[in-house]
Amino acid sequence: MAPRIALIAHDGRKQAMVALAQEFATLLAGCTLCATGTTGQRLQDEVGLVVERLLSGPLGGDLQIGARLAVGGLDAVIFLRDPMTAQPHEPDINALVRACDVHDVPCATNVSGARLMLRQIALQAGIG
Ligand SMILES: O=C(CO)COP(=O)(O)O
Repeated sequence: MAPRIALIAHDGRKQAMVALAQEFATLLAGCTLCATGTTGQRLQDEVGLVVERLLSGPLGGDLQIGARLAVGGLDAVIFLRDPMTAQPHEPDINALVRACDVHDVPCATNVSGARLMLRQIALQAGIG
């Protein structure tokens, strides 16, 4: 089965997410991807990836991803949070990160961690 990865970025980190996805485009094209709404739109438009777009984060997208991983539907989460900006849906963000910890799903919250995770996924999956 292709690795199932969720991609999420706050507005201040979306450019970094696009750059990361471009760097790992070959690997990501071989994965099953989902994303919060606006992040997914940018990944489709600017990187050309096929992404299942869920709701935007403030409208419940983080909770959808948390629910999915809680039932074993995801192998990894990349969540580029903006540490400098308060978010209206902070409880949802905390719930998603907590769900990753509860279910022991790897979650990278910055670019360096995401690179390490994606390199390992590429090795294990033999792609990228
Ligand atoms: O707010 C987000 C994550 O908490 C991201 O949502 P969008 O990708 O829709 O901007």
